[in-house]
Amino acid sequence: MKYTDILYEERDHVAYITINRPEKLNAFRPQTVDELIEAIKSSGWNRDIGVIVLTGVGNRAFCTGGDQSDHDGQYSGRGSVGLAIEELQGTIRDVPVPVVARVNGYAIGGGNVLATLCDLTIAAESAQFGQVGPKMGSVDPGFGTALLARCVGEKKAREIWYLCRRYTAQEACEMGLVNKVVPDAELDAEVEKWCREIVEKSPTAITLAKRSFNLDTENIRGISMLGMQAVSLYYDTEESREGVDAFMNKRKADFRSKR
Ligand SMILES: CC(C)(COP(=O)(O)OP(=O)(O)OC[C@H]1O[C@@H](n2cnc3c(N)ncnc32)[C@H](O)[C@@H]1OP(=O)(O)O)[C@@H](O)C(=O)NCCC(=O)NCCSC(=O)c1cc(O)c2ccccc2c1O
Repeated sequence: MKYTDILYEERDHVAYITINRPEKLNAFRPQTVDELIEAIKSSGWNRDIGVIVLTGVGNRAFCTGGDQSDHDGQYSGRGSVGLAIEELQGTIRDVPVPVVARVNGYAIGGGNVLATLCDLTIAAESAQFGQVGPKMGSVDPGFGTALLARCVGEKKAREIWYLCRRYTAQEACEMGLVNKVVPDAELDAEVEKWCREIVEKSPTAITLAKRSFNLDTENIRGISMLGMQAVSLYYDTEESREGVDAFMNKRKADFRSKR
């Protein structure tokens, strides 16, 4: 597959996958999601690769979730909401190698869900984390909610979703969403250091460890499949469309009048 929305590079047994949509703060559209799935699958099953690094181009954003300018209700691709997001989330979990989120700038909405799903997260000091769904007419009821609760605890996860606040990298680290925060200029060196340490270890032992962690939260995949189907119905409502329209027109949403 020739990539348009992502960049792909292999170095020292590490695959670097970079979302390359800076004009949209690295938000994803159906094409982006399909390319991410292909790149993660093909590198993850390549026996020469021991770690995948997922990141976003530039220093403004890791990923800001679904591209709000690319849908009117449903998106136009595969999957329950026209984005193969269930498949992308499953692919991050299913590949036999760890996926490391290198978070630069915003990890917002579906971008924060991707970072949550990654095995490890290393963030630049200036990175910001948060969910925005209920402010934008969306929600990721599956890994986005239940796996987040596993990472940060129930109360904090509910706060993150209900209030849609933004959290600094340091706050995200303290709540268990991030493994390590480093000064922005040291992000690449730190990510490379962690990858080198993983690549030196027994690949089979790492895969078995990853699979065992996954198994313990595998029921969330079922919640996600059901949840996405419900979101698909929600996306066709006036209430959901109000969130997208308000964001695109830079105004405050009035959800209550659209229920
Ligand atoms: C990310 C922000 C907090 C940044 O704010 P800031 O003020 O720094 O920058 P701007 O707002 O001016 O943004 C600059 C520029 O980028 C455009 N942009 C930013 N984010 C997006 C986006 N997600 N989609 C499209 N475009 C985006 C913005 O319009 C500006 O363009 P200009 O032309 O005006 O310069 C802030 O931007 C922000 O809050 N962004 C919105 C984030 C958002 O709504 N994300 C989607 C949430 S829903 C989601 O991700 C999601 C995805 C799924 O696939 C799901 C699947 C199934 C179920 C649920 C899903 C789900 O919830």
